[in-house]
Amino acid sequence: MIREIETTLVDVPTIRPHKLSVATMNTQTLVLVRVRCDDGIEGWGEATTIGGLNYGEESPESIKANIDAHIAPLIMNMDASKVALVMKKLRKTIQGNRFAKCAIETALLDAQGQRLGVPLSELLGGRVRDSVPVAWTLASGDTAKDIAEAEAMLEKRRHRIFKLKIGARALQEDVDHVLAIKRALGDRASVRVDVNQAWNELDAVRGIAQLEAGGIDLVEQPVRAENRAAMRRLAARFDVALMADEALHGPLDAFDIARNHGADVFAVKIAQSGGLFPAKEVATVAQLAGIGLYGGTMLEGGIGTAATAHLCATFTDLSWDTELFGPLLLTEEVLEEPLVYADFALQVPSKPGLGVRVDAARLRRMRRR
Ligand SMILES: O=C(O)C[C@H]1C=CC(=O)O1
Ligand SMILES: [Mn+2]
Repeated sequence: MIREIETTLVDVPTIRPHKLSVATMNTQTLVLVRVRCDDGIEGWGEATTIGGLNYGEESPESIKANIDAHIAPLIMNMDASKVALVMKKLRKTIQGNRFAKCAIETALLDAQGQRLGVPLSELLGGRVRDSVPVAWTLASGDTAKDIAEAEAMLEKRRHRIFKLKIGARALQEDVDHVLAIKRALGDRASVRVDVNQAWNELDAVRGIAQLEAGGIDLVEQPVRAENRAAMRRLAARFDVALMADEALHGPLDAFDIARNHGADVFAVKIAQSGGLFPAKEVATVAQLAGIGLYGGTMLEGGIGTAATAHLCATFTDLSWDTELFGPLLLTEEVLEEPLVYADFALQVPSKPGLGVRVDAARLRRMRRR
């Protein structure tokens, strides 16, 4: 039985300012959920988002408030081993709140995996790989600094895929910045951009034409999420891969975008999808439609990152890799043993459940009071 659900906010400084078109992050607020069951097992989940309300419509504080006041009482004392039944009740009764639902589902599956002695990836269909390639986001805002950061990552064999956050500055300034980085790195790295919805369609046409000619491999969410018609026209117009991110809020969006040829690649995000199983459905729709898969992040810490890694480990085709670097952007670790990054990839934990252990003492010290 579910006996206790505890939600914790943890403010963690980032290793450097992280500049997106929608916000500059100097701290990340982790939203962590612990579910205690009466068989003594506890599971963890994460509902971390980006930039308060700058990125999405759920804030860390609203996620915590809604779990504490509405979600926890609804599912308290339900059979913790019947994860699908608990989630059915939650999804039927509570509208929206995809991040909160994801954290609860993750925690229940973490507990269930421990109960059954299997890693989470096995509960999600079974893993076909033990590690996932990981991109790094260059987002200092300074071209020379970004190049130096990329060189250091290549040298350390930590990343050879770089995503550049653009859209905050004038179009040509952004394009020149990206192309300078691509010229410096050449064929040693895959360079991609994320515009985070900042361009109108005409900007996008002008920007993408230059990025494509300059050897950029992928353009993520160049226009507003709602502007699906523009995404469709851009996908048809250009050869460079176009990825949907903010436009994807779960399986129904995935189905609609796939049906209308509105993207070449999907950024699969577990919280944005409303949980691990809905995210798996997003991926299934993509695969059925011939759309490529990419494991996305909301810059979560070790718990959410491990959860996504388990899911991505089940995709037969993960042709666009992942960006599961969240913990590496943070100055403090919440896990007892940090996740292992080596040879340009993240190792998917292999112990039961999420396969990670939270450092409870450190969390007590770090949590927001
Ligand atoms: O993809 C996003 O829009 C959000 C996020 C992922 C990596 C990063 O730097 O920001
Ligand atoms: Mn994105």
